[in-house]
Amino acid sequence: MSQGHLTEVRPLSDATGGVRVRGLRRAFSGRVVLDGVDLDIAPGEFVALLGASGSGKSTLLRAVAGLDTGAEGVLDVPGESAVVFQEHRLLPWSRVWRNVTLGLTGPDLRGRALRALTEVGLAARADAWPSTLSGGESQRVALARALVRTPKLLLLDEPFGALDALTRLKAQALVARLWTQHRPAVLLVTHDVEEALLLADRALLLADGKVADEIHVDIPRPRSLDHPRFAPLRRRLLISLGVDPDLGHDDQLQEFS
Ligand SMILES: Nc1ncnc2c1ncn2[C@@H]1O[C@H](COP(=O)(O)OP(=O)(O)OP(=O)(O)O)[C@@H](O)[C@H]1O
Repeated sequence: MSQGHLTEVRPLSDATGGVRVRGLRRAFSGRVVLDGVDLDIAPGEFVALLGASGSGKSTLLRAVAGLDTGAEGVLDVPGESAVVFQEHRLLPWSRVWRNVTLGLTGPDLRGRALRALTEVGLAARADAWPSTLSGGESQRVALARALVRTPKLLLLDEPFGALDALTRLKAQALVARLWTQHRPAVLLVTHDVEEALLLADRALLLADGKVADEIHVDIPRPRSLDHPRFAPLRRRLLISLGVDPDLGHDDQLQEFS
């Protein structure tokens, strides 16, 4: 089976820092997953990507990250991007601070790691081994590892998917604060409608291999779940996802997955 390739990948100038995707296609063994995706993310914009399981969200994120050589299309992405995955991917044999600066060179790597760890509230754990961290702490280290690279584009693939509800809320608040301070462009893959509404400027729905719907999240920041715009936007997103908005939360999750 012959696989396609990215026909064009051009790093945008550093001044731009946005994303432009045109006609992105990806098939696995002849099965088309992405069928001509167009996507723009403005510099400093926070975009959430939702869609049913298997709709191609991670495939799209991996292509934007430059991790998938089998996709076809036009991709303009900033030179500096960083990815945080659902699983933290820390090296168990390296201390926390070394994990943060993994692959970096230059002076004062420990100082840079400590500054990034301070931003996620974990400077005190700089010399710990990853195995001694909780799930939420590990994800915060993964965030620090992204931050230390001062990315213009931050790609988040369900980074809080494995966390319990309370830890997840705290991690979302942390990302909201870090984004406000550093203002990278963000593409966040999530299953969580509330997470999208708490964090993103726009929520995109991926269906049938394309961006099928787009919702502008016009809730002022800092955001809270009790803002009056929240409920109607949540309803709108759930309907777009094909989930009955009047079902209970657990039923919605079942229907969604
Ligand atoms: N390397 C691969 N080889 C073969 N098929 C793949 C590969 N990667 C993804 N797929 C298929 O592409 C489809 C989309 O997968 P992808 O992980 O992008 O979906 P997703 O929307 O992120 O799903 P989920 O929400 O369940 O994580 C799935 O059917 C998956 O099996």
